[in-house]
Amino acid sequence: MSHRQHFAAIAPQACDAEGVTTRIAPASPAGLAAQYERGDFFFATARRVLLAQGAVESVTSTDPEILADTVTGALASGAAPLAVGVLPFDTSPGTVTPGHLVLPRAVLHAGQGDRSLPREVLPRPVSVTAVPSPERHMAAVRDAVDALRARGMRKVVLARALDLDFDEPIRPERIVRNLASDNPRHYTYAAALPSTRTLVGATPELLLSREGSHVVSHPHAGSMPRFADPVADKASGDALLASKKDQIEHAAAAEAVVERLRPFCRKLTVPDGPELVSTPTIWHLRTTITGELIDFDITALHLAAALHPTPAICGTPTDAARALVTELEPYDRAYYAGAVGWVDADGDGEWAVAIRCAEVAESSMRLYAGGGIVEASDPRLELDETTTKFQTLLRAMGLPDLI
Ligand SMILES: C=C(O[C@@H]1C=C(C(=O)O)C=C[C@H]1O)C(=O)O
Repeated sequence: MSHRQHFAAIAPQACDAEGVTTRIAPASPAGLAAQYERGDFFFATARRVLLAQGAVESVTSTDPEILADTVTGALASGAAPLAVGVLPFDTSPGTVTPGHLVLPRAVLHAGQGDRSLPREVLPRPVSVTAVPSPERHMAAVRDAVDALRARGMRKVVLARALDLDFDEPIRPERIVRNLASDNPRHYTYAAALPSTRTLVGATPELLLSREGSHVVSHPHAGSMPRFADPVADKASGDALLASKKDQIEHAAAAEAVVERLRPFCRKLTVPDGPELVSTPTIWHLRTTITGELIDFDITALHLAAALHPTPAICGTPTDAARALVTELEPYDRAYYAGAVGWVDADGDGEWAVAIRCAEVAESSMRLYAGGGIVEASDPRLELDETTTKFQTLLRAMGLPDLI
C-alpha cells in the first residue's frame, strides 16, 4: 500500500472565524523572542526575526510539489501574507511524514538588533539514552563505509539521536530564547509539528532563499570542533580547510546544489572552492551559490522542495543514500534534516536545513546530530563529530557536560 497522498489537505482553522491575518507593527528582535510561545512559528536570521501566531489555514501533504502548489494557491487568495512551516527529511514517494505549512493569523517582524535576553534556566533530564549507543553508531559508520564501496556510492550522512526524559514539562520557549541569543548569525527556529511536538534548533545552513529573481543557497559540509584555546581553535579550522576527506565530502554537496539550481537559473555564480565558517561549537566548509531566476512563478518553497534533500544531510546518489540511511539508522528522522522556513505571496522566502535541533514533546525530547560519511571516514572521529553537533542544543539547555 502506498502512503502517498496525491492531494494536499487544506484545513481552515475553526478558531479563526474571520480568516484574516493581522500584520503587527515592527517589534524588537528580543521582544519577539520573548513573545514566542509553544505552538507559534519562530524564525530568526542575522537580518530579521519572524514570529507567526495561530492559523487561518493549514496545508499538509506528503508530496512537496503538491504542497508548494497548494500553498501558492492559498496565498494568492490573500488569506495571509505568508506561509510558514516544515518539510520532512523524507519527501520521496512512500514517505509517511508530511510537509506542513500554516497561513498564520498574526505575523510579527523585527529587523536587525540586539536579541539577548536574560539566560533561561532549564531542568536537568532524569534520563539520557543514546539511540543507537555510541558503539552501535561507530559500527554503523563502518557498515556505511563498506556499503559505499560495495554500492559505488560517494557519500551518506548518518545521524544518531539522544533521548532526554524530564520529570517536569519542558518549555521550548526557554530553549528558543537561549538558542537565539547564542546563534545571532545563524537561523534559530521553532515550528509546531503536525504531532503536538515542537521542532526547535539553530542551524548555520541555508537551503534556499529567494528575493525577487535572486536566489542563494549555502551548503555546509565538512566539520571540525571549535576549541576555547585560540591556538588550538585556529589549528582545527586550518586542518579542516586542508583536509582532503572533508573537501571530497563538501564537493558532493556543493555540486548537487549547483546541478539542481541550474535548470531554474539564467545565471549562477559559484566560487572556486569552499570557505571556512564557524558556529559557536564547530567549524564548517561552506559554499555560497547565488543565481538569477528564469521564471518568477517558481517560489522559494518550490525551489526548496527541488533542492531537498541535498547531499549535506542525505548523501550521493540521493535515492541510494536515503535507502542506506533507512537501513542503518534505528529510527525515523521525521523532520530532522528536513527544511524549515517561510514563503510569501510574491514567492519570496527563506528555507533553512533543519539540523542542530530537537523534537520537543511534553516532558521528553529527542536531539539529533549527523555527519557525512565517505570512504575515508574514521568511526571514532565521526562519533565525536556528532557529539560536538549536539552541543548547539545542549548549551542552550545549560547542559554542556551531559554527554
Ligand atoms: C547532518 C548534520 O550536519 C550536516 C553535516 C555536515 C558534515 O558532515 O560535515 C556539516 C553540516 C551539515 O550539513 C547535523 O548537524 O546533524
